[in-house]
Amino acid sequence: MEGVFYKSFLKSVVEKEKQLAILIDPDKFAISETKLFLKKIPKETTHLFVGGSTVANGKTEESVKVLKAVTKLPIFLFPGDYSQITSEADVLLFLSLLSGRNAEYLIGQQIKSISMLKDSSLEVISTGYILIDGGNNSAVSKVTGTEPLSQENIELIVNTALAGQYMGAKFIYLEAGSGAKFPVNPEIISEVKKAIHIPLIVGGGIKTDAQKQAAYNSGADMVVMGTAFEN
Ligand SMILES: CC(C)=CCC/C(C)=C/CC/C(C)=C/CC/C(C)=C/COP(=O)(O)OP(=O)(O)O
Ligand SMILES: O=P(O)(O)OC[C@@H](O)CO
Ligand SMILES: [Mg+2]
Repeated sequence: MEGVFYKSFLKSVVEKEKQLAILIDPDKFAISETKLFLKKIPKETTHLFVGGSTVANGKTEESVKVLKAVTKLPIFLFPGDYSQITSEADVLLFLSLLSGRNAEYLIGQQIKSISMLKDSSLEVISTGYILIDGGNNSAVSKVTGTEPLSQENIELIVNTALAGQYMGAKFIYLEAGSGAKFPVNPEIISEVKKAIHIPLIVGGGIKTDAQKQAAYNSGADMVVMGTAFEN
């Protein structure tokens, strides 16, 4: 069963309306400056993502509550672990780290999250999460103890994305890591986009308008920007 947020995303893909998510890391987010922050982000922003590779307990819920009170933008949880789940958000990106071989991030965290999801109205969207080398040691790599896929190995990246799709993922997320030196290469985006039939999210190291446009032009349906809008 597809929920309203996923349906609306699919509609935007059909209508070729590119989506822009701004990532809020609750640990770095100044709650007292929420309104200022929302003024500062691009007016074409379509979604807010909230999450971090590690977040202090309760900070996610606190941030989401404040955001909900002042914006109508849909709020998607993008959690580094199950403790970041809160029913105050709209959607949970149910990530599985397909690039790695750490069972904890393939299925362990997901099982631990179930008790928190039973009574929640969150729309849960299965997301194949693929970490790609962005030129520096990313927080995701450190936290999960996994290596990113090399940007040279396009076939492996495409096959990983397709395996995710066959396993039932509703999104593929190509991630170069927060604060990556270089984002996912346009050629990789375009090869993955050609292979899959589910929406494609791309993030990590995208700081300029040109990089964002390059990602869209090569087939990203959504771009995620975080560091560029952090203080
Ligand atoms: C579905 C559930 C319950 C959990 C998912 C658990 C998985 C598989 C997580 C994937 C691996 C992971 C640690 C993702 C974190 C994604 C994220 C929000 C990255 C942003 O990292 P920052 O914390 O901003 O990094 P910096 O500190 O470098 O800025
Ligand atoms: O912080 P940046 O580099 O924009 O990365 C965003 C996001 O894809 C990280 O998980
Ligand atoms: Mg960050």
